[in-house]
Amino acid sequence: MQNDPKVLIALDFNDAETALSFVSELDASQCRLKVGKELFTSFGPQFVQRLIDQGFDVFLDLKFHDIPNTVAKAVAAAADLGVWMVNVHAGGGSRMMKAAAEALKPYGDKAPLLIAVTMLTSMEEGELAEMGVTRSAEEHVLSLARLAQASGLDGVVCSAREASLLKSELGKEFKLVTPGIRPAGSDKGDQKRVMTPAEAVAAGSDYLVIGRPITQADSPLQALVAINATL
Ligand SMILES: O=c1ccn([C@@H]2O[C@H](COP(=O)(O)O)[C@@H](O)[C@H]2O)c(=O)[nH]1
Repeated sequence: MQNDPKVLIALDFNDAETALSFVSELDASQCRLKVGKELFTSFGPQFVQRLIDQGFDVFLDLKFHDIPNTVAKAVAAAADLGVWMVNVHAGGGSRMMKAAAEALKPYGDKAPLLIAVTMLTSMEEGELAEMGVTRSAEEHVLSLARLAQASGLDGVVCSAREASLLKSELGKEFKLVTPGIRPAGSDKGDQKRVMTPAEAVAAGSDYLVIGRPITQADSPLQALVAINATL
């Protein structure tokens, strides 16, 4: 039993029945759940509500990136839904992020954690140049994370490879949520900046987003239990 489970399972399923049957094997003391674009686009807020009603903390991973007014309304809608965490893209800039943070103030201690995506874990440093970014991945992530912190956000999504730098520069209260987690020997798929669960926690990750290594395992529950045992 954990008070603050670190593993956030990415429920990247294309049908609700499979997702719900997967969730029925889990216990909210072992993990939290992440709902992303695939599941949300097909099954929407009602699906998220079902997970919350079953006692799970839900990270709504829709990576809002739009004009400040639209993003502010979207994060408020996520707060109304009762999610535990919601995110925006740091690339939307400080006015957008500040508007999102401001929109959550009326919710007080019921507000979801608000975090910003820095650089997707599926990207490697060499890909930054095609977007006109000439600094290193670490410098890019740190700069966006600083902007998110200065805009009043609670943390960022980054790769665990940047976690120790971000913890030392931004302090231990600023939450680091790290996808791109791969237990030793597992398939990287499209992820590039990866670490094992234990390495990620040692580097300073607060929460580990893990999808396929658990959802595609022969025994997802065993995979989760094995990962939790290494943390
Ligand atoms: O930088 C990012 C931001 C979000 N994600 C999401 O996390 C999961 C990872 O799933 P795996 O199957 O463990 O690769 C997925 O839902 C992504 O949309 C990310 O990977 N990287």
